[in-house]
Amino acid sequence: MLSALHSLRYRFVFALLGLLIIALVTLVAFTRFTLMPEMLKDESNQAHEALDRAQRAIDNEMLHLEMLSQDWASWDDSYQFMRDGNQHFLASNLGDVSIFQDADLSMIAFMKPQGQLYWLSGISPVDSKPEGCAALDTQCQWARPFLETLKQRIADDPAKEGLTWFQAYPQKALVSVQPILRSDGSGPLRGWLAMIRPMSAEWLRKLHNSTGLPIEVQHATDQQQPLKLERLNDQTMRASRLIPAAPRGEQLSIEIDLPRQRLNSRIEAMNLGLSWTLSLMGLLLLLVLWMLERMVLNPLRLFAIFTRQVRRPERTDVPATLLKRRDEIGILARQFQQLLEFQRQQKAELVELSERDPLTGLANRRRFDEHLATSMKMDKRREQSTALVVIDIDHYKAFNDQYGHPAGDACLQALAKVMSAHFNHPEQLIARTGGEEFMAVLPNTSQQSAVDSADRLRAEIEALGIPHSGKVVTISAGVACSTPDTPLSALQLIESGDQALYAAKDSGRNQVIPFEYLDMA
Ligand SMILES: Nc1nc2c(ncn2[C@@H]2O[C@H](COP(=O)(O)OP(=O)(O)OP(=O)(O)O)[C@@H](O)[C@H]2O)c(=O)[nH]1
Repeated sequence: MLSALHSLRYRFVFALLGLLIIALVTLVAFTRFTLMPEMLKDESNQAHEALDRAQRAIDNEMLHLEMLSQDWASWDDSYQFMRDGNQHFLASNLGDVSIFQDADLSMIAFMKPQGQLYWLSGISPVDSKPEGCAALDTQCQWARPFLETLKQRIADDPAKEGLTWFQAYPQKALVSVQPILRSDGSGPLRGWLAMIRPMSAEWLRKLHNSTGLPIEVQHATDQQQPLKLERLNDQTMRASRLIPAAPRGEQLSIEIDLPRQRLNSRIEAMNLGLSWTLSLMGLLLLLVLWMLERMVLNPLRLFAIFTRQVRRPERTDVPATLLKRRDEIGILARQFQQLLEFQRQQKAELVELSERDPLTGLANRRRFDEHLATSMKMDKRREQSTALVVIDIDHYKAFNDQYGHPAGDACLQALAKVMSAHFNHPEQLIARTGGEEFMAVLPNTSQQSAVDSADRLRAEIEALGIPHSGKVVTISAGVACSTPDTPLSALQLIESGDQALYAAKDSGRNQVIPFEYLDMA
């Protein structure tokens, strides 16, 4: 388990997972601490813009009311009405309910310079019918609170230039009071004209139509902040702004419920982006792991299996799929293959060295023993004879003594060359087994054939004519044979060959004697 965790696959998985987690945390942190505050800020800007638009629409209403009331107050007919109470003025200008409906007014009041009522026309909140009164009798009692407020405001207007304001009590309304003068602005001040435009549902509906905003006007509470944004739920937010109103100290709150659609769609887009990013990163992780598995781990595994199997480098090659690759693994595989080949070559050279006689280039005793054993086994299997020829140079010590050791070496080399050429069948082997002793293994050969062959060799060497003490260098040879009828061990075969050689020496040298003959003798 522990070694599996150390494998490249798991290390890569952990590294990539680590990267994925870091990327995820970074993304979430970026979203949480950078994107989200930006989007909330944008949402609050959106709310402020809506409030500004609503405020501008209400200010326009104020301006319109002020201009309308100024028009009426500077109208000569109004001036005359205040001077002589012309009933015709009332009948033609204030007798119809449409004057109130068209201008969104609930009341038009004419007041004396000190604020006392002169005439009042309006729509009764009790039965929504137009009323007209010169005094606050029972019919126009509903207007009393308004008139008291108006009286107070007139007293508060020292410049006598007219005022327009928001009214919180007794009703939420826009109010404008203007001095009644001649149309050229000349006096004396005849009185005051007041117009009241209630902030009714109908008026708010008109505002909604013109601005596209669902504006509400409420009485403000004592603790309410001048500017407030409440996120009511995921779908709606409420923006509110306070405006000062009469009576003194009162405040009205302009409120707009706005959809949070923009933020929601941004959050949706952001979540979609996040999930896409995560999915892509996950896919990327799988792709990288797949590529790693295919491009690195599988070849490495193949390599590892191969290196475990390299018991006999002379016979095994690096898999061709690895050798063909052009990447680093291919380079490694080719270098490994080169190393194998170098090792094979070195081993071959070592084997050569360990099996060859360095002076003559013939096989040595070790190689001879191996070959003899293999040949005897093979001949036994195919029920054939294995012959052995044991060869020794005659009076070689004397040759050395007379011509010197280097000449002795040269003599050995010359004889070896002849022997090598003589025993040239692929199954035959001639080896230097001692100082000036040689042995030839002749598989699938009868004793007589071996004797004949050895004798031909003897003649070839004699024919070389290497001078030696007035004569030439000669050899003696003993021949032994292991046959299917009289099988011998390798040792017995060699001993038999040796005995035959001694016999050849004893019999005067430069001759070949078979062991069989010795037996018979
Ligand atoms: N030059 C040379 N001489 C060698 C080498 N190996 C063995 N000898 C010599 O071979 C000689 C062998 O002599 P002996 O075993 O006495 O035999 P011989 O003189 O050939 O006498 P016979 O075999 O009875 O004819 C010794 O003098 C060794 O020094 C070699 O590699 N080079």
